This record gives sequence, C-alpha cells and structure tokens, in this order.
Amino acid sequence: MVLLRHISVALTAAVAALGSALFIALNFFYKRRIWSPQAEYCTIKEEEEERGRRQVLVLGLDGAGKSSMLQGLSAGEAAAKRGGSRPTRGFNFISLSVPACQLDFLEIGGGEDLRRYWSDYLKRTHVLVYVVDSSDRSRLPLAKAELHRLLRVEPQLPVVVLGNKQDKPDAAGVSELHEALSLGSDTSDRKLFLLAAQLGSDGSTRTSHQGLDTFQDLL
Ligand SMILES: Nc1nc2c(ncn2[C@@H]2O[C@H](COP(=O)(O)OP(=O)(O)OP(=O)(O)O)[C@@H](O)[C@H]2O)c(=O)[nH]1
Ligand SMILES: [Mg+2]
Repeated sequence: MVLLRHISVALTAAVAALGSALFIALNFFYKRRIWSPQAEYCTIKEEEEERGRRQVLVLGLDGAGKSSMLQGLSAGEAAAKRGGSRPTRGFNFISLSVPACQLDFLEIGGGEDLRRYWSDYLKRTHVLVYVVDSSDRSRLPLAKAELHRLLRVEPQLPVVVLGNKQDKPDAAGVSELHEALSLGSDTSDRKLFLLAAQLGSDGSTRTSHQGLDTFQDLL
C-alpha cells in the first residue's frame, strides 16, 4: 500500500515536470515564430538601414504642394510648373542619391479618403515631411489635427513641417504657422523643424533652409 502511494507520488511529479518542460519549449518556439506586422515592418526598416536607404514620408492635405516638391527634387525631370501637377490618387515615389545615403521620398495623396492610410507608413519612415498650404487659412485647423494624429502615433519620429506657398500674398508666416499648428504643444523630445517654402520659378521648392541638408542632418 505504502509502495503504491510512493509510485503514485513519483508518477504525478514526473507528469508535472514533463508538462512544465513542454510548456517552456512551446512558449520558446512560438515566441520566435509568431508573426506580427510591427515585427515585419521593423525587419524591413533595419534591412533598408543596412543598405544605406532612408525613407522620407511626405504627407499633408490635398493641394498642399507635396507632388510639386517631389517633382522639383527629382533631377532631370521637367520642373514642376505651377498648376502642373494632378492630385495624387495613391502614391508618388522618387529616390535620390545624396552623399550620406539613398533618400527614398514617398508621397501619399492628401485626399480625405487617403488620409486614413497615412499612419500605416510611419513605422518604416525615418523622417516625416508634412507640407502645409500656408495660404489655405480655413484648413489650417484640419492640417493641424491631421498632423497631431500622426505625431501621437510616432513620438520619436523626426518631423519637418514645410509652410509652403509663401509666395501667395495671404500666406501665413512661420510664427503664425507655429501657433496655428500648435507645434509648441509637442512635448516629446523629437526633432521638429518648421521651414517656410515656396515653388521657385524653375519648379523647385525653395525652403528657408537648404532642404536636402536638413534631411541629411536629421538622418
Ligand atoms: N503659388 C504656389 N502654388 C504652388 C506651390 N506649390 C505647389 N503649388 C500648386 O499647388 C497645386 C497643388 O500642388 P500638388 O503638388 O499637386 O499638391 P499635393 O500636395 O501633391 O496634392 P495631393 O496630391 O492632392 O495630395 C498645384 O497647382 C501646384 O502647382 C507654391 O509654393 N506656390
Ligand atoms: Mg500629390
């Protein structure tokens, strides 16, 4: 009887030990295997970093001047004359080789139906360029709301806000834009720049600071 009890205690202990070992092994296996979109994004971003590529995501409301800026940046392409670009219905992409790295500029259209996809691209991005039409005063509150939605998603991401269309007589200046877009309310320790910009007569976007130098400094 005593012997039987000993055997039964030993068996219970063995089963418990086997169960624990199995649990630990399965846990280890699945932790390594489970796929998550975030992990996938991070892997792609790391791979791109290794190859010296940096992604600059260009966002802003429709008509802000994102495509014009990209067209102006791409060498050899017919310059972006005012009134020359159509609304972007999806993406717009250009890649530039600069001394430090390869800069991939990705614009996503600013139409209302496309804005909901903007934040999906933040994870793979190294710098966000947010273009604002400084003369479109009635939509500055909307531009601000969309910008802050993005800032909340990625608190560390460096951001360059371009106060575009400074050539227009009613354009808001830098300090007015700073106020209207509540840029001072971003309490994170991210790098955030506000630059005045306008499309030059040659079709390139001129900023209050050397544009490409700003990106290179940030990267
Ligand atoms: N006056 C003036 N017009 C500009 C400037 N930049 C762009 N534009 C004009 O603004 C209009 C819209 O420019 P786009 O570059 O197509 O705007 P977008 O931000 O790409 O717009 P979506 O693709 O619809 O999101 C075009 O007619 C441009 O020529 C600028 O600095 N000054
Ligand atoms: Mg566009």
